[in-house]
Amino acid sequence: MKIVADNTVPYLKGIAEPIAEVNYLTSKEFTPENVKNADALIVRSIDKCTRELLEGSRVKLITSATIGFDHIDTRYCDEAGIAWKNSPGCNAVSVAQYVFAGLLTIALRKGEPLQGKTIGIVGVGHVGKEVEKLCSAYGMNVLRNDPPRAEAEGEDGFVPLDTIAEQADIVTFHTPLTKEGRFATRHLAGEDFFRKLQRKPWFVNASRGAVHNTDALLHARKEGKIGELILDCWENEPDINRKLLELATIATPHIAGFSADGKANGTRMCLENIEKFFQVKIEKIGEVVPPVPETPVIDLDRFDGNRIEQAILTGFNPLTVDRALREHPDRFEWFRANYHHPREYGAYTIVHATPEEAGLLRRLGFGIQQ
Ligand SMILES: NC(=O)c1ccc[n+]([C@@H]2O[C@H](COP(=O)([O-])OP(=O)(O)OC[C@H]3O[C@@H](n4cnc5c(N)ncnc54)[C@H](O)[C@@H]3O)[C@@H](O)[C@H]2O)c1
Ligand SMILES: O=C(O)[C@H](O)[C@H](O)COP(=O)(O)O
Repeated sequence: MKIVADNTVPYLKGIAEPIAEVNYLTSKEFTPENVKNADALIVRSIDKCTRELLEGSRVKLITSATIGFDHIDTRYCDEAGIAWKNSPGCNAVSVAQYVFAGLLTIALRKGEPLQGKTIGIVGVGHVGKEVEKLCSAYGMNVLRNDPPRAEAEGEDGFVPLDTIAEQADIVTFHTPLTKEGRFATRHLAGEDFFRKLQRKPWFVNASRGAVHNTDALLHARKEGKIGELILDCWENEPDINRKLLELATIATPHIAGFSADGKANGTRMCLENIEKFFQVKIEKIGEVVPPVPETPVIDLDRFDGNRIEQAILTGFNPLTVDRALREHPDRFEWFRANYHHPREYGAYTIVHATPEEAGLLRRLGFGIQQ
């Protein structure tokens, strides 16, 4: 079997080699010539799987180490009989921890506790549910908007987007990017949405850039319709809007899902898809694990104040990435390819926590030493 894999998919090299010839390519090297003899492709969101790339090839399976699959022309693949798979939920916890870290960073800077604030979550799937878990555990109120789910499961527990626009102190988007259909999300955060905002909410987009309309977002920010702005996803990546970068409170180069745990999950899911599709056994899958953190123990006694928040920001602090992107916005993709993947909360053990601190940190996902 021949596999063509993006050479920046972590923890992959050497794992599938016992059962396949694996050719590792940069995103630019994903050309019709280079993929035509492959049975399977292992891709990331930057590898556009279009008709132009695939037509005339013998590719039978495309498996993406990502949650999103808007980089795959699924309609063409379905027509051409090419199976395609994404990696549902692989980095959902990572994105939720990114959002939470961003909110905490701003809250600490402003001296405005998050407890008691209302967050509106637009899109309550794998990621949105994890955001809800963290925010509820921390004492925030949650409003959930998800019309496709509301239609399938009943309205209970869901609110219209207008209610979020009116009542939320923070709005965070976690929908897929869809351009067609009744629930299309392209430019969902557009002029109409921003006009309806009542409480100067903080605005977060860590879903896909085109879920917001850049001009409308710029306008809303300049007009003071939104209080703070956290952006991980941008229209037209990697060539991002420099004015928006300037106006963002926290700006990162699409790395919300880049925990080591999320990356390992994505790689493992791709290999499992290959096993299932081609009916083969990849013995080394168990070796796809994230590395142990450099300092897996977090001692709360080393912090002077805000002990819980400092513990949370130990593994990942968005300001480091934010600073780097502002200095070199032209290196958006370079930062992504050379990123130091942080571990998620579950990889850390907290020591010297009071019973109350231990309870909260455990609910957020940390290990606790009694
Ligand atoms: N920034 C990152 O690094 C990163 C990482 C992972 C995922 N993502 C993106 O985050 C998004 C969410 O991922 P997920 O795993 O939660 O997806 P998911 O499919 O599990 O959930 C998406 C939810 O959005 C809902 N939805 C669809 N259309 C909607 C609409 N018009 N209004 C409100 N809700 C709507 C769906 O019903 C679903 O429940 C995707 O766009 C994904 O590509 C980004
Ligand atoms: O959809 C996803 O899973 C995320 O957006 C993911 O983090 C994209 O990462 P990439 O494919 O660029 O590695």
